[in-house]
Amino acid sequence: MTRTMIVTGAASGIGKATAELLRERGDTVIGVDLRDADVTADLSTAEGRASLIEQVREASGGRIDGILAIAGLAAPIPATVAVNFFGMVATLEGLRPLLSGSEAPRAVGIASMASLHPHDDELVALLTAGDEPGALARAEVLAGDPSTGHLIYASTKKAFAQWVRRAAPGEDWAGAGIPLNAIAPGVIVTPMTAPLLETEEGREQIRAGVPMPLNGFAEAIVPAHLLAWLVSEENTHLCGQVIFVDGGSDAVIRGDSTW
Ligand SMILES: NC(=O)c1ccc[n+]([C@@H]2O[C@H](COP(=O)([O-])OP(=O)(O)OC[C@H]3O[C@@H](n4cnc5c(N)ncnc54)[C@H](O)[C@@H]3O)[C@@H](O)[C@H]2O)c1
Repeated sequence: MTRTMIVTGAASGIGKATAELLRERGDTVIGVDLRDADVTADLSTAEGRASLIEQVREASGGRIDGILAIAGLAAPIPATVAVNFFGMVATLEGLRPLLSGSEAPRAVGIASMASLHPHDDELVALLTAGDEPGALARAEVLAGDPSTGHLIYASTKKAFAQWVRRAAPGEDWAGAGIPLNAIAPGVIVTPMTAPLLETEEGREQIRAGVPMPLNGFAEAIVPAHLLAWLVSEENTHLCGQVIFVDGGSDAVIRGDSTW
């Protein structure tokens, strides 16, 4: 039976590569994005998130097999905070009931290698507490100081990784037979990272932190293959993981520690 997959961020980068891969494999894909998608919705607002759920319910007939929450951005504030954490969680939680008719329901979201970078504990706590106004206010403060602005993206990704680890074993996910996971990519070649990869100096800087030889960054199809497997019927047992796709840099940063 054809599986129906919901892919947010489907108009560009990792989401686009994943939607194309799933379609090639025979799945029906409902792509979601701000534009150029089957469903257009703005995940930075409560109204946009509610509209996403309603539109997907209509387009799918109320039954889906997989959720791939990929939409995200690195700037500006407040959209980064609103989409990377609240938009992603709302997509997963809001669409979860539509998985109940599936024989092999699956869900995955995107964190980042940046979850290991310096972050702001207060912002992470506000995010994981679900306090959107508080998190947006904290992000404004961090953005107003040139020495702390870079902590915001890392904080949204750390908070999302924590949310996945906490939610996955619970009744709504593992308890309902739905493996929930996240992937944490290193630098992937997409419009988001284009400015970083523009110069040889930038590319060299990225390669310097990555153990895999000549592999400081990967094409979007690489995380797409992992995402596609995580929502496949083959994945009957991998649940609650945040999997780094980063050429080995996570192993360098974390060593043998766990978190
Ligand atoms: N590219 C990387 O190196 C990298 C590394 C780690 C994690 N990520 C994560 O991967 C995901 C995809 O990033 P990408 O590199 O493919 O970027 P991208 O910019 O190519 O694609 C992101 C997509 O998300 C959509 N989006 C942004 N705001 C939205 C909103 N308010 N509502 C609905 N859709 C919205 C954009 O329109 C775009 O199509 C993001 O969550 C990003 O944080 C990327």
